[in-house]
Amino acid sequence: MFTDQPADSIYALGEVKLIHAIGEWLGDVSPPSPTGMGDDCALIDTSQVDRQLLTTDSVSYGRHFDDTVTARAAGEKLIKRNLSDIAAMGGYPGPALLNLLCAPNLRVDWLQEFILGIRQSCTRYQVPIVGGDIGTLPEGQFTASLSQTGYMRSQAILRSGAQAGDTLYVTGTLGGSIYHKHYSFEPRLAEGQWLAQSGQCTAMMDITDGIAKDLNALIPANCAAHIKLPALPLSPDAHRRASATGRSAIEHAFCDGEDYELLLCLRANCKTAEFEASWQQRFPETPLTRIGRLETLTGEARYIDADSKEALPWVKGFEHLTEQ
Ligand SMILES: Nc1ncnc2c1ncn2[C@@H]1O[C@H](COP(=O)(O)OP(=O)(O)OP(=O)(O)O)[C@@H](O)[C@H]1O
Ligand SMILES: Cc1ncc(C[n+]2csc(CCOP(=O)(O)O)c2C)c(N)n1
Ligand SMILES: [Mg+2]
Repeated sequence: MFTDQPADSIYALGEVKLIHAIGEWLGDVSPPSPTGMGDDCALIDTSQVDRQLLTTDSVSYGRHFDDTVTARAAGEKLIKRNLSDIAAMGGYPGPALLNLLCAPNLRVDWLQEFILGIRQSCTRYQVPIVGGDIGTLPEGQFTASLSQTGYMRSQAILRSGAQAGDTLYVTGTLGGSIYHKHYSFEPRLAEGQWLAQSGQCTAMMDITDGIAKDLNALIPANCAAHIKLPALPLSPDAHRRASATGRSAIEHAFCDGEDYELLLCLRANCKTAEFEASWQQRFPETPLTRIGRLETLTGEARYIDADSKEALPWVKGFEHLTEQ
């Protein structure tokens, strides 16, 4: 990824040529100026959009990917983790801005592959890259950050809409993302959009830090989440990880993070059997699993084992700026 040979590095290219090369590598996901790269700002026609979504997320070398992940997969991950946030509102993707912070000894061919990964995901999910910025970091470092727009065609689903009695659901399977899902996941865009227009979904978010941490954001102040542990959809990699660490697969499902699945609540009076059947018809490849229910808070614990009624021990997912 980094090189001692100046001729192979982005330093040899210089900023002007590098920006030109990025435009070439992006190909048809880079619209012409002034809608795209080339002017002081990108000029976007928003006349068809009445509720805009804005989000931003980054990938840093050593933090969000390492040498076991290809440059292409790291580029795809940058787009997909932003789209996972768009999905979590029930939205549709719009244009994005790409900020690159690169060490001067970054290899040009590595960066080209990274941008080709971005192009691949942008083509797939219809995201135009309309501009960005390039900055430098000390040798051996790389961070790319995306500012992503989106828009709603229905009411946006917030984190704050849940109430006592709502049922808790999760898409896909959880745990063990470090083996490959942290970059190979698919953002649940179609699923989020479908949930948003269903009229049954009261709150939603995507799982990046693990439900141990993220679920907190969906539980209203007067509620606790009663979780049916045997119902948790554990991924095969959660079991694999458990064999490697000696901890339980359930703990990995709670704490690993980077599942990029949707965590959501359905209103208390939702006919869940019918709802689950229409989900299965629409998304036969994506499991939707009922994992519990929100109940009025009685004690202090906010995460409760629905069978034993004991407080759950796993309350901390992946957190930045703390010791892991
Ligand atoms: N540096 C910051 N400045 C302003 N707002 C921030 C900053 N960092 C986070 N936020 C805001 O705080 C809220 C919660 O952020 P959080 O990072 O938990 O959400 P997320 O983007 O879904 O998670 P993740 O980054 O793990 O994907 C979001 O609304 C986010 O925009
Ligand atoms: C090399 C490497 N080390 C660790 C991890 C795991 N990891 C990194 S960030 C994160 C939480 C979400 O991040 P954010 O809060 O920035 O959205 C997790 C679970 C990884 N994928 N690669
Ligand atoms: Mg999110």
